[in-house]
Amino acid sequence: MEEIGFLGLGIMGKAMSMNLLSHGFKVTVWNRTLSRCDELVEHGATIGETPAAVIKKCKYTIAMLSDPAAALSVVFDKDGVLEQIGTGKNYIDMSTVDAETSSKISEAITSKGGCFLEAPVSGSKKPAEDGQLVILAAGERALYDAALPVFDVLGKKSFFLGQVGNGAKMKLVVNMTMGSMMNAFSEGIVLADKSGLNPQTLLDVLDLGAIANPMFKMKGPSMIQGSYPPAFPLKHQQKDMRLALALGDENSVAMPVAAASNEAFKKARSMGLGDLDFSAVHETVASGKGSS
Ligand SMILES: NC(=O)C1=CN([C@@H]2O[C@H](COP(=O)(O)OP(=O)(O)OC[C@H]3O[C@@H](n4cnc5c(N)ncnc54)[C@H](OP(=O)(O)O)[C@@H]3O)[C@@H](O)[C@H]2O)C=CC1
Ligand SMILES: O=CCCC(=O)O
Repeated sequence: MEEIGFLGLGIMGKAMSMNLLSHGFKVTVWNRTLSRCDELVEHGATIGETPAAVIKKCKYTIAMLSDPAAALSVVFDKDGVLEQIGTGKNYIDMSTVDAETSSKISEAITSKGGCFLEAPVSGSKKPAEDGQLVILAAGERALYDAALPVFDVLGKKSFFLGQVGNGAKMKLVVNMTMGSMMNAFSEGIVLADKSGLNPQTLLDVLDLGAIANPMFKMKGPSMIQGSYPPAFPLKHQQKDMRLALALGDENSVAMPVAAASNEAFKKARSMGLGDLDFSAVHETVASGKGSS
């Protein structure tokens, strides 16, 4: 595949573009805060001064941006993607957004002759560094097929889910489930502690039973220490809960567990924890400052 453009060098975008560079791809990067490009340049990337400049240079451009507002801004605003998109240009948005946002972007790009694929991912900072993401793609099938060599570097498995919106929806369902699990886990750790049990022993017990999972195993020890180095920022998890609840509204699906979890993430944001890892929702229980 030719040179890849990459828009958005946050926790995920940096790890993913670094991974592409180390696998021999030529990469042109852009980030709103341009200084965040420096480390990538040290590893061989080229800078594009604007999203439009990246699209102009590259046949394939990937975006990994924080939320719907960011994803829309990078496409529609001045110096944005739309200014240079057209026939022969391909845009792959891997940000976690809702189906409506993704569809708006898709329509704008395809109406100018470009190709669009949404491809949000499951997996966090470490899987992004290790090329172990799970890719949830939907949109233009031919672009999916062309992008597989890139997806094979970034991920351990790619799914093609059909029409635009299906990737976004699948991602929101996954993260809604994950966010609810994180809240139940936090309550379990605090309940064990306050009941006079050793929380570390709880982790050992959980790890041997039917609900053993990599998230509990990886996050549990640092949660017990009250340490939440950001891999998946809590503000993004709350955004995903909010978007998943809206999807539930659209489909008349009652989600009381997700709704309560969203309140806990909102509480955590109000406590100033939004930039920490989403496991910091534990503090809303541990500190006794729950959502009531
Ligand atoms: N971290 C994780 O574990 C995972 C995250 N995701 C999803 O991936 C996406 C990125 O996440 P992550 O890397 O963690 O997030 P970060 O907060 O680390 O990075 C966000 C990126 O979006 C950019 N950005 C934010 N607002 C704007 C804007 N208005 N215009 C242009 N650029 C903007 C930021 O630029 P700047 O540097 O200038 O602020 C930065 O490059 C999110 O949608 C998230 O939900 C998906 C799977 C896992
Ligand atoms: O969107 C973030 C997902 C984080 C993860 O899958 O561990």
